[in-house]
Amino acid sequence: MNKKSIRDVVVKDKRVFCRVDFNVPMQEGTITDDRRIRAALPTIKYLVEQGARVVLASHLGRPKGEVVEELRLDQVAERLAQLLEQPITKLDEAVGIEVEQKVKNMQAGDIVLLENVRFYPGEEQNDPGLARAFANFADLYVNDAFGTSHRAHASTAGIAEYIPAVAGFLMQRELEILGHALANPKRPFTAIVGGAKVKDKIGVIENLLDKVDTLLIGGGLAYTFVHAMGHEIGRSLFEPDKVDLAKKFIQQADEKNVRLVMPIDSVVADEFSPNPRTETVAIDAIPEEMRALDIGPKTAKLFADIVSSSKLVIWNGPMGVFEFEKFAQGTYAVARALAESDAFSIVGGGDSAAAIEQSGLTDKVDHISTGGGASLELLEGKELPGIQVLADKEKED
Ligand SMILES: Nc1ncnc2c1ncn2[C@@H]1O[C@H](COP(=O)(O)OP(=O)(O)O)[C@@H](O)[C@H]1O
Ligand SMILES: O=C(OP(=O)(O)O)[C@H](O)COP(=O)(O)O
Repeated sequence: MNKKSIRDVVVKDKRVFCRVDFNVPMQEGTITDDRRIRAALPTIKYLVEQGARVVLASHLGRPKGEVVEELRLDQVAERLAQLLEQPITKLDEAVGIEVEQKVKNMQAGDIVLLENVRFYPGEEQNDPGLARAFANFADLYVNDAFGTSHRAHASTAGIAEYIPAVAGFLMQRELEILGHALANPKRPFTAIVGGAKVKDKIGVIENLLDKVDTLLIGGGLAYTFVHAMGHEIGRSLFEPDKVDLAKKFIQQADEKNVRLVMPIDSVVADEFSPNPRTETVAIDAIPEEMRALDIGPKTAKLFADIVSSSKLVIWNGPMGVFEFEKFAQGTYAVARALAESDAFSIVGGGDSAAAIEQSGLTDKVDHISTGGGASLELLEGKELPGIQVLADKEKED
């Protein structure tokens, strides 16, 4: 990695603003997978051991610039303190006089966790005022939030305008592993894209078509494509604004000789709940009043066969609503295929990592990345804003 890390600078006695990605999956107020918190521990422990004063900042969910009570970071703070076996101070704000006072009074080795930075509209707008307010707390900016490094926000990019910026250990590790796998990809190279962030993920597909041999589309993302192919999709997840783009990608895949594979069947349900009435139907036979919540068994087999003949697989986004057992089978089938294949396998994303954990196959995957969208954008060949702002290592003569 050509970026400076926390090992390349003096952190002792420094006030460090450390951006982490504690955007963990939650269900009914409980953290269902704490991998992203555990992944940041080496950086936090190192900073504490070196005698820094550590101010942690993260987002949780998408509160869109407003305070959303369920998206406060109290649960996260509790879990972090347990994992660190050290008390931490959780604040109810991320900026302001009280925060400044608390940070000013910190001793070497203390840890403060700020409130969800996305409660402030300036965060996603990358507002210089907010970025400067964050920078005022600290002498050094450490970005360890790989999963959010594709966002140009005040706490991921803007802050680096004002104070020196370096990478944390998680960021460093992600860039090394992903960089190595993607520099000279083994072939056949397959990407699997699913999940629910349709608007975000559809945008990456154009560039993926220049990188991969095969692109499998599942999860909620698939139905905008299925609609673009002229089929009825009932009440399935759908982005009407993206239909033309989906049509364009289907055509481009053909021109570029990329195998673009869509579901051929789906498990549909009469409502979005753990135990609705379900049916398995062909992709061109989704009933009007039903919604597709998982890929069907024929698609699962098709995807599994493609995975087993690949040499490199990068997967982001579950194949169905895996949080409900009834719709987890497609995701499990693809996870099993990945576990059994010889391919170098990378699974990225908060929910995708949780799904792999739930399938019990975590140890069989070569790399579980903390970033879904971030790893896809890295794969596209983009320079990610949260990485671009970090100081470069001096070139050796
Ligand atoms: N067919 C579908 N319809 C609705 N939601 C879906 C569907 N398939 C998957 N999902 C949802 O996608 C979510 C994860 O999407 P996303 O955030 O894009 O993945 P990741 O966090 O791994 O990047 C899960 O909560 C899952 O329930
Ligand atoms: O969960 C995240 O991304 P991911 O779902 O692509 O893994 C990151 O925390 C970024 O969140 P965002 O997509 O709301 O900016």
